[in-house]
Amino acid sequence: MIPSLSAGDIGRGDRALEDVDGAQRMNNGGSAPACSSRDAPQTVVAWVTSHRRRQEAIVTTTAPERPVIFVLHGARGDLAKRMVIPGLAELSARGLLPERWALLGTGRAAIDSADFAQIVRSSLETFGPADKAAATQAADALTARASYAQEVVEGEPDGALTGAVAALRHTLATGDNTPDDVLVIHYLAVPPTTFVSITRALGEHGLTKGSRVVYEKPYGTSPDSFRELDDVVHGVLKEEQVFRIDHFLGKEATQNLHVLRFANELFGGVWNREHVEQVQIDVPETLDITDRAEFYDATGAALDMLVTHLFQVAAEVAMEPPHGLDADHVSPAREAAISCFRPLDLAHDVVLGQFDGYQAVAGIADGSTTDTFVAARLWIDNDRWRGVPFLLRTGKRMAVSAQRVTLVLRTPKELFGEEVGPDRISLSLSGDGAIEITTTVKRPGPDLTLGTGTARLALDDVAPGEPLSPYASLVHDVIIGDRSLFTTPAGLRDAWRAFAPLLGPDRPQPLPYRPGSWGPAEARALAAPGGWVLGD
Ligand SMILES: NC(=O)C1=CN([C@@H]2O[C@H](COP(=O)(O)OP(=O)(O)OC[C@H]3O[C@@H](n4cnc5c(N)ncnc54)[C@H](OP(=O)(O)O)[C@@H]3O)[C@@H](O)[C@H]2O)C=CC1
Ligand SMILES: O=C1O[C@H](COP(=O)(O)O)[C@@H](O)[C@H](O)[C@H]1O
Repeated sequence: MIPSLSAGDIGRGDRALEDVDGAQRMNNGGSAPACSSRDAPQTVVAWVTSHRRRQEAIVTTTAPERPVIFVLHGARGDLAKRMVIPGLAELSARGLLPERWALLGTGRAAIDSADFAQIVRSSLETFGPADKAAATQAADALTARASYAQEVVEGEPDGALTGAVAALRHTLATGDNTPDDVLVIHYLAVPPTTFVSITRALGEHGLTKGSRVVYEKPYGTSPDSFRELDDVVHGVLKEEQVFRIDHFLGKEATQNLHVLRFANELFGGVWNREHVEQVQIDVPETLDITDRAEFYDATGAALDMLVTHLFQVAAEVAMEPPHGLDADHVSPAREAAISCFRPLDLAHDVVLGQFDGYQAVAGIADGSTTDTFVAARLWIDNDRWRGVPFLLRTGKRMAVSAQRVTLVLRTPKELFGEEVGPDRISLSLSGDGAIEITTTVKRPGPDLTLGTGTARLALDDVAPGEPLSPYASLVHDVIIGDRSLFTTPAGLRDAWRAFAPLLGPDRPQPLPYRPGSWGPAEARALAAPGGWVLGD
């Protein structure tokens, strides 16, 4: 059966041709004006070439040669145990650490190296390799190199940490390396409120010399504290020494956003407002906050996840093709997208929530108004995305745990008199990542009726290759000095500008929601007409 075309279809066909042309122009950077002069478009071909070069570099990666002292600040904390220590163990098992390296735990607590070794061991038993023997092997490998020294404090005399770093520099520097050649990486796995004082202390005690410093997120907690922190940081460190981490940028699937789009015209061609109706970046979590109640109550979902991970992923989706894959090109392209984020419109585009029972959790202040849920409609004011809502949602104690980026594509709505189903490109960011394409197809059988099908590619099925967890991947980048997946002051300044309304007097009251639900019902309207793809 060959359907006849109606006048409307012909009109759509013509527009579709224009769309392809328009999309190509956008992909080639021809018609997507910048919100800032940092926009850095390039051609798909140039991008593919530079991507191939980076892939070759990764495939041939051997252990870095320069000796490393990895100073883990907040070594007893949640992040250290759940992510950073397992990430180091992964790099060690994969042979991606230098032959000569040491792990130096630090913090306020007066514990000794044996206590710290026990922390490392129990971290790997719980969060390390699933295989017990592999976990023991990883713990043996790390504890053999681990020691602990108490943190230096601003305004106080040199502490144990200064001496421990100096001693390790000498121990690790043999052969061609002098003590000064040893790279010291300070990883600040501590609450963001402590970044300023620890940075000052590192400067005062001479610990910034020849070092790289990794700052966890959020980098600042408001536009003002961001500026203050950045001034303090630049007072003691050069920008190339600073690595502001956002581990969502290190996820395999997030990195695949580049490849999927810039290396494949099938996707690159539709990556614009002509073809995309909505973008959804949805990170519901079943997770509770009981283990980190104090930190969480002072932070909340919007600061913990929205201005950080969800904004960065939105920028990854939205950015123009960069000229190359190095930090000098990727970061400016990502930042140019952030510079086009419109400040959040609290009256129409933001819903905050707090799960029932939150205030009864030990460590949560009575009458706390901290948000455990946030849904926001973000607008990106440039030619590529004007009019396309970026729907961002995340929360604790929700119905499911998922991390999904979905481009909801425009469809003709009706074909052969039948309703056309959804058309979506989506990436699952959790675990090793996956790409899913949902599209309208012919339903099998004698009649020409329409159905919906989904094709799924698990990224760890792509051979040859073995995925790296985000923390392992980003720590490796710090060691080799690759800053392309780290945030920069310019991008963060614009992120804070767009987020600032949520810190002002008009911040909405969090609405109650039932644990195990999809958050307050009021968040549904943000995703109209189609609703949230993952649920409710
Ligand atoms: N936990 C997670 O899942 C994730 C956390 N992050 C980020 O990592 C950082 C750390 O988070 P998390 O580990 O959960 O936090 P924790 O509350 O577990 O704190 C980590 C460590 O910081 C030290 N610390 C706490 N308060 C102070 C202080 N006032 N001065 C100096 N040191 C202090 C403590 O060590 P000691 O008592 O030994 O000094 C503590 O163990 C935060 O910036 C967070 O946003 C990022 C991604 C995920
Ligand atoms: O940074 C954070 O991220 C985790 C979620 O990330 P995942 O990739 O480790 O699942 C979130 O639970 C936490 O609240 C936040 O601080």
